[in-house]
Amino acid sequence: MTAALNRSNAPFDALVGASAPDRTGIVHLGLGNFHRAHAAVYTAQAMAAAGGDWGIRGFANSSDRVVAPLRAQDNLYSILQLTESGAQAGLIDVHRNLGIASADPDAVVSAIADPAHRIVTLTVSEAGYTRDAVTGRLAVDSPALTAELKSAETPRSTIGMIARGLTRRVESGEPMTVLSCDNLQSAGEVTRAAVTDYLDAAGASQDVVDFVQKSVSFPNAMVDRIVPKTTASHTAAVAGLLGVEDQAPVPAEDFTMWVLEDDFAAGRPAWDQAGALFTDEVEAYEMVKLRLLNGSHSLIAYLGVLSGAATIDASWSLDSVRSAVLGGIEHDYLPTFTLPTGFDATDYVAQLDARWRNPLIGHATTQVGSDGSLKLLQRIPDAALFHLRQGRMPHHLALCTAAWIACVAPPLGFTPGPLAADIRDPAREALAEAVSGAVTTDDHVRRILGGGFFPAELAAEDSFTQRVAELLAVLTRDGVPAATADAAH
Ligand SMILES: NC(=O)c1ccc[n+]([C@@H]2O[C@H](COP(=O)([O-])OP(=O)(O)OC[C@H]3O[C@@H](n4cnc5c(N)ncnc54)[C@H](O)[C@@H]3O)[C@@H](O)[C@H]2O)c1
Ligand SMILES: O=P(O)(O)OC[C@@H](O)[C@@H](O)[C@H](O)[C@H](O)CO
Repeated sequence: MTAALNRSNAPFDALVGASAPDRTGIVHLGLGNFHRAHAAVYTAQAMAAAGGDWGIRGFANSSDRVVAPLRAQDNLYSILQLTESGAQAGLIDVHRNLGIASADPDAVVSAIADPAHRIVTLTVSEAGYTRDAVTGRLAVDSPALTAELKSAETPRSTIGMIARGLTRRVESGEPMTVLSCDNLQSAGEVTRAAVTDYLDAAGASQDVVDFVQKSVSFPNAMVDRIVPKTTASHTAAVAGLLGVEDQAPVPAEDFTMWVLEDDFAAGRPAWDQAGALFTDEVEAYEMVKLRLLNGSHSLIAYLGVLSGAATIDASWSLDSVRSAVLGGIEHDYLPTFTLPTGFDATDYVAQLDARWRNPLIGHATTQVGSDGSLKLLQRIPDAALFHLRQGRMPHHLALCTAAWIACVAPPLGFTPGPLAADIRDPAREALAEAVSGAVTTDDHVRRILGGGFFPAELAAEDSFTQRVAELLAVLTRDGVPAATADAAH
């Protein structure tokens, strides 16, 4: 039987980068798979290149799914890189003193206040920013926030914990950086606005507001690496490659990219020496990534679910899906923004093709399709409005919206198939309530687009609502190939 991974039997010859010292310099919130395959790897490599006290004090949000095995494994885990030519495994050793935020929120607040920590990184998903879908600002009136804002209790929300941690940090006055590593447009600005809204709603003192404004930086960043959920086959592959049983390995593609603004109030690891790109053109890179990759990913996911394709590579292999996605990239996404200097979009799309084709990744369409009510806000409205305001219809953005509706809020009489039931979406109940009693597809779509699930500016574009309704009717009556053919015209 293979021995359980721990520090005494760990295969340190497979170490990626360097082990962290016990002193931690980074607090990380959201200890899911992505952070462990992305920022953690860059940090290990940066420490190998240039040293530094950049151990990571990590907090999972609410589950012990990652924390329990990592504690048992002396904070070690492996990364399983999946390429078409085979798999390689490496060992990561940068996390220290892990915790679970919901079980001990005060520990998070104290860690952020601790002057030894200079950066807070976040991968808490779009849901973790507790934003209002219509305004994009902090949803201060939402049930998740009202209770904690009214009381002086330790907060439960991510933004609340950051705001309270920074409030306590005023005592030392030490500067800090809050770095969002989530798939959000202008992620740094979004995080700053959410923290500022929270402080405002909590009645923070002017000293605190001034401290956050002057001494805390919120750089924008674009993050990219396809990191699916861990399965038993990943655990078995690691056992075969490293000779130890890792209960929390992270599978990932070999492609990785991180583009950041170099605005770190209290220093940073030498992430540049680990391959991260520091530039003033982050916004353009975010556009490329969030629209061409993530926007297309949503379309591949929903059309895949409706076609019975369980994984991204299976969906991408369908001609109808492929043509819709490539049409969307060419007609609906590429014209909406300026590419970064010297960026070759054709090469990028060819790379996307290879990444989505990779059969070893097994990225579930239901995972990519989850939380669409939050993710689509990053991927559809701005690009759609760009076209609509110039009198053009973004047919593939309408198709993506229709496919999402067909999966998570299907019209009466349509059953989207077994995979759709596994798509998690926090708005499912509210969507069902909104469409209850709708008699026509047009009415159904109108109740969603005009029901506060999308920004008011998009809801005001009647032609878009009509086009979504038409495509939803074709999708539910004639299927995916007919709808993608319709969207192509
Ligand atoms: N997996 C990828 O391929 C990938 C690639 C680029 C960026 N990202 C970004 O990283 C995020 C996390 O991806 P992952 O693969 O680690 O997913 P995951 O499911 O493994 O982890 C999600 C993390 O978000 C936390 N979370 C979810 N809802 C929250 C809430 N309301 N408040 C606070 N925390 C909450 C979870 O507890 C968990 O730690 C994504 O949502 C995305 O923004 C992921
Ligand atoms: O991570 P999400 O949930 O925002 O979106 C799902 C995927 O599109 C996403 O995880 C991509 O795999 C990733 O953004 C690639 O870098």
